[in-house]
Amino acid sequence: MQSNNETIAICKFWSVLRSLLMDYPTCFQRSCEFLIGKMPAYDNEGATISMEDVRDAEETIAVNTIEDQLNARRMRQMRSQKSTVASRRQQAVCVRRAHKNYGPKKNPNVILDGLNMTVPKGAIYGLLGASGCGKTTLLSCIVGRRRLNSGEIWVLGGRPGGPGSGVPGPRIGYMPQEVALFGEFSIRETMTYFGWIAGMESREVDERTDFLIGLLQLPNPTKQVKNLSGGQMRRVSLAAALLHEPELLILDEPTVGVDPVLRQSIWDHLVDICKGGKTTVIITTHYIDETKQANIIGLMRGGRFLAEEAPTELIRRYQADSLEDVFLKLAVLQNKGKRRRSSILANVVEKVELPPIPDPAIDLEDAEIGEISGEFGDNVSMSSKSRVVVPTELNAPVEALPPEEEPPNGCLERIKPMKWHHMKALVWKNFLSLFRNFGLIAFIIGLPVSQMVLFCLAIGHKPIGLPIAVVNYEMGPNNTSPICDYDKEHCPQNPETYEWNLTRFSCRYLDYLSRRQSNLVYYPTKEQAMQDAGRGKARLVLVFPANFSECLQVRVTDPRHADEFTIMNSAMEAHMDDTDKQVEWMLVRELQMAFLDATEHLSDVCNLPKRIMAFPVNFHAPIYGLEDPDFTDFAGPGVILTIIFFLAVALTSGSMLAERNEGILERSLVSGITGTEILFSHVLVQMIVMIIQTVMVLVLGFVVFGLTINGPVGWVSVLTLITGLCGMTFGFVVSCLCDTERTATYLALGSFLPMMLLCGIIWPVEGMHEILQWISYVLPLTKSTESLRSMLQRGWTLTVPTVYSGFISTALWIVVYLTVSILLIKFKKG
Ligand SMILES: Nc1ncnc2c1ncn2[C@@H]1O[C@H](COP(=O)(O)OP(=O)(O)OP(=O)(O)O)[C@@H](O)[C@H]1O
Repeated sequence: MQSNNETIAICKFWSVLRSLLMDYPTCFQRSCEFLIGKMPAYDNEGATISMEDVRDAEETIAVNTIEDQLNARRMRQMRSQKSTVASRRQQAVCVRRAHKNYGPKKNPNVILDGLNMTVPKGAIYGLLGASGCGKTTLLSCIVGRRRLNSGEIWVLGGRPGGPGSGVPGPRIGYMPQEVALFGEFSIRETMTYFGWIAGMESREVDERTDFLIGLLQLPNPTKQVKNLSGGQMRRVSLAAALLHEPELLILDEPTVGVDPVLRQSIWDHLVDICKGGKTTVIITTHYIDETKQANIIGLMRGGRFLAEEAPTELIRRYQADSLEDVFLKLAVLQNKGKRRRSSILANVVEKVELPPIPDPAIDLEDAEIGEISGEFGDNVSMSSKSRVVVPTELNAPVEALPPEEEPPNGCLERIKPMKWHHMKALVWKNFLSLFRNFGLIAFIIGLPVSQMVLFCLAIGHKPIGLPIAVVNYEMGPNNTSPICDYDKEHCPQNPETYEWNLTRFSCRYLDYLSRRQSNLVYYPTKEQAMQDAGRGKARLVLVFPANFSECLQVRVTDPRHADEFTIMNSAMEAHMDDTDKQVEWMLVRELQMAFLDATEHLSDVCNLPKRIMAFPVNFHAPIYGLEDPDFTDFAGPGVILTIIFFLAVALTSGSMLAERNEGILERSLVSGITGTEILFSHVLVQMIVMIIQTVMVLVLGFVVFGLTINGPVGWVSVLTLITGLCGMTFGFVVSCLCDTERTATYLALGSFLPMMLLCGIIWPVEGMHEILQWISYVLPLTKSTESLRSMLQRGWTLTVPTVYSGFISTALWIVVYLTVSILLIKFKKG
């Protein structure tokens, strides 16, 4: 180990060198760092004293006598302490060179800037700093919920997330800044949930709950959390962290909204549990004075610690009455001489009396380490050096180190098995939060029912009552009369001469057309009919020429004498409003079918074969489907699957996001629950919900509304269920990808519409653009819709490729979505 004198000598040398290299400060700094790296006697990362301190001390010696004193004082305070990996692992928490940024790389928001922190076992560590200085960020890095950009963290002897640290796990008790509780739960249920996660027996949970209710003056334990006041909720949150008596308690502002008497008793309890040295507490608070009971206080500013000392030492050194006083004085002195200072800060500085310390410059030598500006609204960057004073009064027993971390060898070793007590707590929690929420239940049951009813009543049926404008010049001046008589009984053919005398065939035709479309409106002239159709009053204008029947007869019976005039007048004119393709198709079909009906009747009365005048195509019974298929049967399978799929997406992403945004997910993850366990617990509970939904949708569709079902009911139900499961896993992905309900809604909607359009639900895939057909085939609902349609209408079973490919495609999507969500839960941290 090198002595302090040697250190100074070396630094003097570098000081001279630096004066030569004034223009190359970076080069100098690097050289010094190199030197520091060569000095194993000191913690060059700032745990005990940094070499920068030494360098600065040396420089000040050369400048004036005050600075000589400063250096002397510094040297007195130097205590060499080797900072090795072993010593870091001995601490409850040890942070070294922590860097954490938010925002883009080009313009990062630096939150932790080379921060060092040492929390000895058995200590109460008060983490103080202005709002927004990064306390919560630091804590969430310690509990493993955020990653540092660089630097290292040791917690209970291991790295967060690694073996030996107990983080995440029951060795840690974490109270996040948000309340992070389930509003629907009672206080006792909340405790039961967190107790079970920590592996406690229900009896133990009850005993501890009773104790904590007394300690934290909580109301009746049967009271629901959502009905508590803000302060009461925070105390329940604190109780949940204290419940399982963890080794390391991390409390983010536990005393907010707590009255001074109760605050004192919370602190007394913390002091009490730390006495044996088994428990360590890290606590953040805005009430500076309450941290006087802490063993160490870390004052954070600009991403580093200004001081990391025992509160008594701070008060003594700055000859202050209270810690608040210390920090105010520190703030004032540290801001003196700063180039960038806000006018508000300047005002405050001028009004505050400087402490009556013999030589502020000496006592506040560490004023150079930074500037306190946050209280005054500045956000000035600073460079700081930290000093760690390990309190001597702590009586934590020196424990054997936890085993060295060994990285898992194979992939299988990385997979953590699900724990029974975790699953018990999660499934119970999911059930309770679902069934306690009446609105949610109404939504879960009401929505699929109403969607199915609406679909079956509204979609796919033949439009009836469409207005058809008829102009029948064959009727002469009486053509506006709906009474258009024709001889229904007799054949218009002479039985002896076989000569035809076809009259008023238009009336025969209109009779059969009106049986299909009843809303025939008669007009005297074509112009009037067209005018009304132009105003949207008719979808079709039908005009019969004055000699329609006569010309038709010539055309059919004596085509050799049929001239252009005859041909023209043997056909009715049809003018259609083609804005609606479905309606146009349907009306064309109705016109043709009415003609067939009329000619069949004519054949009938003339004792001719019925189909003598029909199209020369014999339509036999369909191979599959109905003789007169409707769109409901075509769209039904796709609609059923879409309802089940997207309800599952909404339900899952909604509940997961609510859990995450309320901080409950983070808290559960810190207590050791894995992403896989969370996902599977949701799957279990929501499977039950989905079974209910599937049964309701299928019963409504097939039993109540009589949709066609020719296939195996069992496989139909299984496919519907696994499609719901697929939706659920997609919901997991949505909730992992999105930070807010709003973005989740956008993502869900953004995926709903393309799926509806491309999955062959409303239009056959074969009718799409070639590229879209390829896209369509890989979407999760295309193959399953085809499969369900084939089972329902064709009655195919699982042996047919079209059917089983639907099952395979859905299963693959489930695996993809699950994997993506597990990876996102694991790796998507701040
Ligand atoms: N996810 C995030 N993305 C971007 N910036 C963030 C994020 N979380 C925190 N910040 C920013 O980081 C800074 C530190 O936030 P943090 O919550 O750690 O402060 P804090 O010291 O705990 O404040 P308070 O005492 O008010 O709780 C703040 O400026 C905040 O805006």
